[in-house]
Amino acid sequence: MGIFIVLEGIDGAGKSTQAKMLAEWFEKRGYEVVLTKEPTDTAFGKLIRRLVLTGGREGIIDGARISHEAEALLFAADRAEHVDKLICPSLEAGKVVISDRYFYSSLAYQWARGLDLEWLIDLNRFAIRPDLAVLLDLPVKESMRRINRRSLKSEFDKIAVLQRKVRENYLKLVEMFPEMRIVNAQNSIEDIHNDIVGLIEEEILKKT
Ligand SMILES: Nc1ncnc2c1ncn2[C@@H]1O[C@H](COP(=O)(O)OP(=O)(O)O)[C@@H](O)[C@H]1O
Ligand SMILES: Cc1cn([C@H]2C[C@H](O)[C@@H](COP(=O)(O)OP(=O)(O)O)O2)c(=O)[nH]c1=O
Repeated sequence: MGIFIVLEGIDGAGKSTQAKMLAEWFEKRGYEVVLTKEPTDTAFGKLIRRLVLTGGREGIIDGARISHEAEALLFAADRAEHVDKLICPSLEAGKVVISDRYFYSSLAYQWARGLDLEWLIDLNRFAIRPDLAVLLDLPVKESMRRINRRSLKSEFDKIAVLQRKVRENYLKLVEMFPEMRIVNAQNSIEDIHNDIVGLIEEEILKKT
């Protein structure tokens, strides 16, 4: 079996930056790496982008055009295909899979939308647990500064409220899922990378 690592955090926390660096770190050490993300680039991911994320990241804030339940089901369907077609086969082939977002995103975001957490956990029961899920934790103010959204002040405030709720939810999830670990995402890109590598060495490589 391979190694399955997930990166989580609010928008702009540095997930994609760190996912790329981590993939290179493993590749340099001779591992075969699959770098992936959710929502995926498959037909389901495209549907999500069309129905849920219309208008970019802001689109999801201002009331999706579909119900929050339908939104949760679409993310779960995209994930089911992701697990079945890419994640499991890659792990079975002994590869390292690094995913930028996974079911913890559904718990943090769709819970923030008012859906029931237990229902969301049940809905995502098929999603195999990763060896490690790193939460890149960052104050919302800093993440918004990094993304530098060019939105109206009223929209900006609405986004910040949701992001704050999502951040709080992620921190609650860390108490519930033992595979989750927090990394302070306020540090430099290099320091964060070293923290993640430290966790991987401690939690995964030493045990295999
Ligand atoms: N540790 C960091 N310090 C300062 N800026 C960062 C850091 N990590 C990433 N960034 C920048 O912040 C922005 C968002 O990073 P990104 O990796 O795309 O976040 P995410 O994938 O979580 O949305 C990018 O412009 C990136 O270059
Ligand atoms: C995977 C996932 C993402 N999301 C949200 C988080 C982000 O705000 C948004 C899009 O993800 P994001 O990582 O921003 O993708 P991209 O940069 O390719 O558009 O979807 C959920 O609400 N639930 C989920 O299950």
